[in-house]
Amino acid sequence: MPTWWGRKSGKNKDDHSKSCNVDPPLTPPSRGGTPRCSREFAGACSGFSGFDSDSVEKKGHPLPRPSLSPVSIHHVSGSTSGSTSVSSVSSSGSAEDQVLLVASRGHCDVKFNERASPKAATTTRPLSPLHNQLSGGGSLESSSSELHPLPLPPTSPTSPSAVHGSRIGGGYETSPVGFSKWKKGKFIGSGTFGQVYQGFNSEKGKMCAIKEVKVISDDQTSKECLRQLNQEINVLSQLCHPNIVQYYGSELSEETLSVYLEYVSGGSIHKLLNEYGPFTEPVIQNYTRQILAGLAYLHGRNTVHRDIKGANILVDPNGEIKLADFGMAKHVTAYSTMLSFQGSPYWMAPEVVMNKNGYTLSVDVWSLGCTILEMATSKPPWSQFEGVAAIFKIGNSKDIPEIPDHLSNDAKNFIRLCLQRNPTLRPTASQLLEHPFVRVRTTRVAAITIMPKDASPRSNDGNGTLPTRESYPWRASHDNYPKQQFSRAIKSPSRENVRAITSLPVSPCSSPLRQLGPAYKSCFLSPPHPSYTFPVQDGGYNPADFAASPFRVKKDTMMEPSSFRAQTPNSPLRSRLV
Ligand SMILES: Nc1ncnc2c1ncn2[C@@H]1O[C@H](COP(=O)(O)OP(=O)(O)OP(=O)(O)O)[C@@H](O)[C@H]1O
Repeated sequence: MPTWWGRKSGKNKDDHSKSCNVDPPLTPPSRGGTPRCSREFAGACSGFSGFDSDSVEKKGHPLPRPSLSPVSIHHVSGSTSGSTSVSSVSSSGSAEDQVLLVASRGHCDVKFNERASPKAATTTRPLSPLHNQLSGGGSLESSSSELHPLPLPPTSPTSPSAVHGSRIGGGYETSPVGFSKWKKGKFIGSGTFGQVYQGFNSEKGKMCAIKEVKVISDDQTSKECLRQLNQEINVLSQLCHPNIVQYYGSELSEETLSVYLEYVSGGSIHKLLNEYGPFTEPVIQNYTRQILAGLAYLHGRNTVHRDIKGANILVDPNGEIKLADFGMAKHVTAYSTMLSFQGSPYWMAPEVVMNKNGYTLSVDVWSLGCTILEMATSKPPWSQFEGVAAIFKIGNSKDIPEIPDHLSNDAKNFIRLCLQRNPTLRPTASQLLEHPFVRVRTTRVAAITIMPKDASPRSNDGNGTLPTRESYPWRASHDNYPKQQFSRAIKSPSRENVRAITSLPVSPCSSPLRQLGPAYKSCFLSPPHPSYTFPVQDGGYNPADFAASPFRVKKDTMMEPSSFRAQTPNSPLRSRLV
């Protein structure tokens, strides 16, 4: 058994530097409780904890409830991200039974029904969607009446967690001091369920991202927009991790529901891929490690993201990854699985597409595999297939997406582990953190960029080619360094490591090179790079060991492919079905 396989990666769970003040992990309801049917699966529920109304935190932030019709709600909308999101839900059985396309994308307008209408609200209220007035009797999500006022901006210039200081019991203090301090700035982009703007606090000089949904229309799309944003609030308000976008608070005004989030200025992985093309393997490793850290934390709280893809993963200027867009996220209990058909098709796990036996946290691991392929190729997996064909391929074939040849064996192995069709065979996020592809051992000095004249670095390019002097153009200037400085390089001489160093955004002054010679001493020291690590791989991973994994004892529970009936809208894949 490979060493990483059975080991629990405690170090990543809750292993984060932010000072977080969030509620304890969510606990599943007691077994004795009546299993609730999802609103969407009222007819097909068995031991299945409902989608939103109860499985997500009870202390949630209910929205004003528009009247709900008992029919299926399917929302189709496009996305600026060039990706597709699909969710289909049904109130009367399998999502395969009904597909009703009722909406168009983007602009989400929701009008309260009579009962919930905030008539008295003539001015913007510093209140959350939890406000009694709006949730009473018509709450979409729960009957909680916890206030959730507009947050104060962070007080520290560097840590959004400072805003937690204003939290009280998982909510926020009701003092109006911080209200309306955030000023809405320029438009950042549109998602399926709302618009995102920059926010600025002129008193503190801090920025945030403001996600907005209009609350003035009365169609199912708008209700779904509100539901998704509320879902995002419910989940995000419970989380605090450096690799998850930080929630600051939310506010309901007469016209809009606004969610205040940590601002991540680099944009999404999807955007970076569009602008700069595919990432090199060291960057993929670095990003994957951070995505895994976020997922391990999330899954440790029994919460599944359900829409992991490049467009939903943000990158800050230092290369730090932030999982975002928790509109589809859901708390899963130990006794339930999900049946709704949600996610973005190309990144969607087969069991989600099949939508029959339910699925759990491992759908995110599949989507991570797809996201790695996306990072390596700039395209989503299965992109050679159009819409329905792609979904059919995911659900009905035995294939996995094509894995590019240029990736290292570790990378290929990692991707194959994620993309196992049988979800029970997929490693967990925590387990994957121990995989050689992403495992990090921080070495002192990590002189891995310096090759001694006579060192013969192992090639990691798959064809045994040894790097030449030309591979390391900077080497000549280091030829005179003392031998002992190079000795460590022999231990970790992979070519990838070299690329890792050279491709990461590290200033010459914070580079390990500066410790090695006077040539670098003329620089002022820059602060250490927050996400700068020195990946050193064992290279000793034996895929054969994996065959002994305890995860293999479980029988594949996937249904016969023939039982799959493709049910997709006549819409391009840049859409989301609800
Ligand atoms: N916290 C944030 N900081 C900076 N930009 C953000 C933040 N959250 C979202 N964005 C950007 O705002 C735009 C809209 O994001 P949103 O999450 O609403 O939709 P999306 O992920 O692009 O699409 P979809 O909702 O279909 O998945 C995207 O360009 C996204 O990168």
